[in-house]
Amino acid sequence: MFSNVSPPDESAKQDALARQDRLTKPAGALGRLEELGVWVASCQGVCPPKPFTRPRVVVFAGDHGVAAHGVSAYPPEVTAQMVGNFLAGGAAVNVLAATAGATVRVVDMSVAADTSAEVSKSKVRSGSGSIDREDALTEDELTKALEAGKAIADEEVDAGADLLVAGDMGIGNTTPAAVLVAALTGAEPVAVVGRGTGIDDQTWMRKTAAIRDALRRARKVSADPKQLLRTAAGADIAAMAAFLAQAAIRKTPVILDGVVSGAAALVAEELAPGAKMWWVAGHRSTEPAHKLTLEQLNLEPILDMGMRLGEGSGAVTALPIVAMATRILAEMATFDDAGVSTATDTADTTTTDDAGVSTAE
Ligand SMILES: Cc1cc2ncn([C@H]3O[C@H](COP(=O)(O)O)[C@@H](O)[C@H]3O)c2cc1C
Ligand SMILES: O=C(O)c1cccnc1
Repeated sequence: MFSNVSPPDESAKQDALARQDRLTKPAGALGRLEELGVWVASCQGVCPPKPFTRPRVVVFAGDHGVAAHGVSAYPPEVTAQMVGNFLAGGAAVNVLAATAGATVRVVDMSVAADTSAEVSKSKVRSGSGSIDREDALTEDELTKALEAGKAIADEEVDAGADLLVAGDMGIGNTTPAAVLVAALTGAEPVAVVGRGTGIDDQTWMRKTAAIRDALRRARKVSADPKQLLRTAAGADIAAMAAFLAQAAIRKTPVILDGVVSGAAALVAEELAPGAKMWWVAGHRSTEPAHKLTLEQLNLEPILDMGMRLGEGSGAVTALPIVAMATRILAEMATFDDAGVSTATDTADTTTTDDAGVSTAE
């Protein structure tokens, strides 16, 4: 289903590294901005890199049966209500995206209510199974969800998207995210359970038990990424994993978001090994499972702002930094262009005294 992932372009990377050293700044002085610019150039296969023209967020919405068993601070109907809010432009990710120059699309993969025809074209079912006691999806539903995620990535890239973000919306979805992370990192339920939407201690205990029960089922299939999604994810997270894998196959850079996007990314890296070369981590969410995810993927988050929302919000908040890194590498003057002396020129303007210590003139 997924073809091989090619790595980002090595010669563009080498050109970018060399260009960073010719820009009018002390070598390395822009720190991680330099590294991000090099990454963008290598993803684009060209140096100088081009500023992003169509950064695109796709929010994958879906309900989770486990939400009926007291694992969230909010009721499941919020999922469908928030789909309306995304369409109206009132959600956090809409505002952040508008500020950062990105656009937002929402897709209903498995919301437990009817949504408009515009967003429900790829809908697989009404709410995924309650993973603590049953499979999230049937084989057929899994295939449909994976095909949809892949097709959505293709559609977006074909429509000109030059940077992608996968956002999540689904009450209860930090429970399957935690289960996926535990299944793929070997962590215990208490190490992955988080406060999600802000749950109290009673809810935390129920959530931890639900994660434990789901993990008992998930561990049996953890070596098979598709079966893991079918057993313990849901149509939304399965589609997100396929989207992230296909973005890499289509050589399109991705900014990852928080724990749900991260859990999907962990599975996507199994579906399409090497996909992570096309991703950067936008932020580190406060969810404990997200820290484990970033360690496993060996990704250093750009931001660490105490965010815990999902929707793609953390990724979009990091987008201006990635855009700045790109334009720095593309638009800064070189020492040659600006007639600024380079570090090696200082040898001409220093003298050495008897003790051999350099002094400035
Ligand atoms: C109004 C509202 C907007 C949201 N936007 C994202 N989430 C986030 O919180 C939920 C996951 O947390 P848990 O597993 O604790 O339910 C998901 O819907 C996720 O997208 C929201 C949650 C709420 C309540
Ligand atoms: O890290 C996330 O993406 C997250 C955290 C809490 C609730 N929803 C999403």
